[in-house]
Amino acid sequence: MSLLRVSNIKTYFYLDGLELPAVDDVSFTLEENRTLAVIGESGSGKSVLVLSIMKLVDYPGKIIEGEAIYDGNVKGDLLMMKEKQMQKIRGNEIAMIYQDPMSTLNPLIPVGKQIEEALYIHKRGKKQEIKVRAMQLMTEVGIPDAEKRYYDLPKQFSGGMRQRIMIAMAIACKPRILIADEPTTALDVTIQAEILDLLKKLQDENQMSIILNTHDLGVVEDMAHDVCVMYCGKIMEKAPKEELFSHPMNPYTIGLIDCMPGRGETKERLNVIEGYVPHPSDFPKGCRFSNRCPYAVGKCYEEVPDLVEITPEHYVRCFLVEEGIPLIKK
Ligand SMILES: Nc1ncnc2c1ncn2[C@@H]1O[C@H](COP(=O)(O)OP(=O)(O)OP(=O)(O)O)[C@@H](O)[C@H]1O
Repeated sequence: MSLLRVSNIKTYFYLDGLELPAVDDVSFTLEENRTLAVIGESGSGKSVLVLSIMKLVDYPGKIIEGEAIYDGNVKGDLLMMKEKQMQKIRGNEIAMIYQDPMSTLNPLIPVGKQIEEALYIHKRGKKQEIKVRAMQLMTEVGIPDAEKRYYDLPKQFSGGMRQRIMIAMAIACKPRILIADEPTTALDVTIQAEILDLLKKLQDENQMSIILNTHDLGVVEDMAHDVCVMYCGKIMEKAPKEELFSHPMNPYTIGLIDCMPGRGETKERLNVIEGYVPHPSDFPKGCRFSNRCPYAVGKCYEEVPDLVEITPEHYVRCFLVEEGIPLIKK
């Protein structure tokens, strides 16, 4: 059953008299105990999308349309909830971890106390019990010597260990959904792998669903069950992971996969997608990828293609794919 069904979310920013569509008509479903990866270059709208689901978009941003139905009709539409209701959901049922643990951890408070705090906010309990649980959580996320390290400050931990502490805080109340926004981007590769393994272990143990934002297809390959490829606020392609990697169809996805080490045509050096993600004030008129797309034809520059189901469960936004026209580089 779908745990979260997001339909047609639009989150726009209003700046200098401009309307900037950071997330533009995004829909997806998150299934129970599965990981949905949202992949795209920096600026494609991944963070604004998950902040929208958590109702944490601040002025000058505004969610102008959409639904995020959590737990079928049991809990209802997150986007319609009052702030008080959302406070009960955040942390308790849907928790979030970020790229930079230091943005969440208080540098002046021992980490054990901060985990206790996460437990106190949502679950009442005896002081000693909460302390024991906080230590258990430290051990669960792989912090050795929890009893001793409990009193250490965040600065006494490495980046990877700080991320483990953040994860301990996030899973403290056994959330049903964990949103991980670029959780390993700031870490070096070996530590990255350890954190991803930890997330997989916790998913198995706690039956969590995960939304994982990343710009790294290697991380997607390792972690995801389902994938949404995002570009300029829109989903360009959506499919189960194996299908996406074996039959990528949208030129943007093909470009991203070509850039992965060990893939693509050029073996001597890594491929790149020419150009950069445009700012929302400067999106091209037709398909948002048209000005970087090596296959674009006339219509691509004029009209925005729809996201169309090409094969079962495999959705693609591209006129050429939709019309069965072979992709031939210009
Ligand atoms: N507070 C804000 N005010 C104005 N524009 C914003 C704000 N936050 C985000 N945006 C814009 O929304 C768009 C999407 O940004 P977002 O941070 O979601 O991208 P992203 O894919 O998560 O990239 P990154 O990984 O770099 O965070 C960008 O064009 C960004 O400039």
